[in-house]
Amino acid sequence: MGGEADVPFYPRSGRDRRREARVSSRFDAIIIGAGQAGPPLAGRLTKAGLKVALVERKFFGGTCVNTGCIPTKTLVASAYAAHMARRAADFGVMIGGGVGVDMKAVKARADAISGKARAGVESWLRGMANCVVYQGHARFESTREVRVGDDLLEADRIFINVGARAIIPHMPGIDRINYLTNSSVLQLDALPRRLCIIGGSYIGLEFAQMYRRFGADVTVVEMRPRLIGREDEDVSAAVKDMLEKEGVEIRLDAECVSFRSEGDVIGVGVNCRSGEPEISCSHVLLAVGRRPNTDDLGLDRAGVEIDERGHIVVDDQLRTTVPGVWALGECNGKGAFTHTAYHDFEIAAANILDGDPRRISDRIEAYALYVDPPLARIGLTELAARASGRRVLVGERPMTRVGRAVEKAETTGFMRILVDADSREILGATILGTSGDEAIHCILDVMYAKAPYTVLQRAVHIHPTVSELLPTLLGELKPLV
Ligand SMILES: Cc1cc2nc3c(=O)[nH]c(=O)nc-3n(C[C@H](O)[C@H](O)[C@H](O)COP(=O)(O)OP(=O)(O)OC[C@H]3O[C@@H](n4cnc5c(N)ncnc54)[C@H](O)[C@@H]3O)c2cc1C
Ligand SMILES: NC(=O)c1ccc[n+]([C@@H]2O[C@H](COP(=O)([O-])OP(=O)(O)OC[C@H]3O[C@@H](n4cnc5c(N)ncnc54)[C@H](O)[C@@H]3O)[C@@H](O)[C@H]2O)c1
Repeated sequence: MGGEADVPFYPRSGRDRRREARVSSRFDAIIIGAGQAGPPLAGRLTKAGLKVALVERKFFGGTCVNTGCIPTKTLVASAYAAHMARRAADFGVMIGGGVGVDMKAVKARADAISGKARAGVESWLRGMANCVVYQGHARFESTREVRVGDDLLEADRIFINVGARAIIPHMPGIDRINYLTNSSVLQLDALPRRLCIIGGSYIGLEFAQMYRRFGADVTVVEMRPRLIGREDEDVSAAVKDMLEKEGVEIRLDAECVSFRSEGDVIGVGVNCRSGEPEISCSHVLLAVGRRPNTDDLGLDRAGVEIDERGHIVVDDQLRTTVPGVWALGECNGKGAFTHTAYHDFEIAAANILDGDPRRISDRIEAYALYVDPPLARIGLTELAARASGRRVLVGERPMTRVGRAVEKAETTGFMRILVDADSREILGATILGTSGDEAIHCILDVMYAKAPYTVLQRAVHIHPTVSELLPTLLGELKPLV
């Protein structure tokens, strides 16, 4: 068990190494990392006639494909199926006997979907004309040189897309237990008796609900006074309530977590203000944040500056402090999502190949937390809107008053839209509710268009959808007090 760094690199044969030792190659561009930005950038650069070296040390497709979005959302789908099967009688559907979950089959499904995506990225890159794929760990030797094993690659343009990995915090006793991370938890093919998750944010909450639905006892331990601390307080409270109703135990204010191992039982000391001081569990999942993979890249040899959290310092167009070197995706600290990494690819390609000065600051913050129902968020929170000093209008509606949600018997959550009273532009929105991750894009696109909210208010949406209530919501705006 342990972090992503523990996964072995692909082995290379001795003959490969001897052959590679003789070759030191010059390219037009080097891309380090085959995550969400590197491969499509290789596609654009090679199509433009550039000779590209792409270096990947582990799995093609990076975090999203192998240990992030794709396997987790596949598991979330299995957990949803189990949940709906248990609720079948609510819909008049009778299932004989109890609902069982075959964890081996659940894992096999996630492995197959993730494996297909990984193989797709790898075969695309290997078949790409003008692209040479190197498998191994890349390290800068100078501003223009990157070493991969015995190979020394040179180029005037170097793109860093190395992503991030799970933080393993210094907690008392952590070195004496077998903990899981987002990578190793995916290897489980049996249900943990009791899973204790440290960290109550994206990774922690998705796994918490999923494993609860698979049938495990689950406790989430969060050091802050509330879950998902970046969100508005009522959003945190609604998500907590929804998880607790499904039987997830939540322990907040856990300022000093410690571990103790006794046979196959792990005691997690939680030092919370209320509740038992120790939780006894079979498995511990660490979900306390991610750190960029920049500590073993030789960035000092290239003179590329990093910040205090290890993120590579970039300007609005992804240029690092060294001319000819760019940093894309999670390693630059400007976004920790697949869509932001892909957007970085688009920015780099537009600037370098199209003469189009696209920028990170064009991006509107947008993401979803895949608990069920999902939490979709764009732009400002209510707290941030208040703090902005603008005159703000707000429209809100519980999902109990959304026809589609009622018909589906999925009425948890609410929708909220914030509007600037003077410019009439939409400032932000939250949809915690069924299909919220899709419906929120109506609002996001109006924000990108910089159109007044009345454009959306007057649009005629399809009935019966969650989106059809967005114009209604905008017709009921009130001052934010
Ligand atoms: C459990 C989990 C669930 C997630 N779910 C979502 C979601 O639903 N939606 C969403 O938008 N985001 C989600 N994310 C976040 C998303 O996966 C990442 O933000 C995204 O994959 C980052 O892409 P990237 O291209 O920056 O880096 P990565 O995808 O991490 O790719 C970096 C690549 O670089 C390679 N590499 C690193 N160092 C070197 C080196 N020195 N030499 C050679 N190769 C190197 C790595 O092996 C890796 O393949 C999730 C993350 C996790 C952990
Ligand atoms: N749906 C998605 O888009 C999705 C899903 C999963 C992950 N991700 C990405 O992965 C990143 C990392 O997610 P994450 O949930 O690991 O990190 P996070 O930074 O979002 O949250 C970490 C949580 O752990 C808590 N924590 C930190 N140290 C702790 C300690 N010692 N004891 C108890 N609690 C502690 C923090 O207060 C915080 O709530 C996210 O920023 C996100 O971008 C995205």
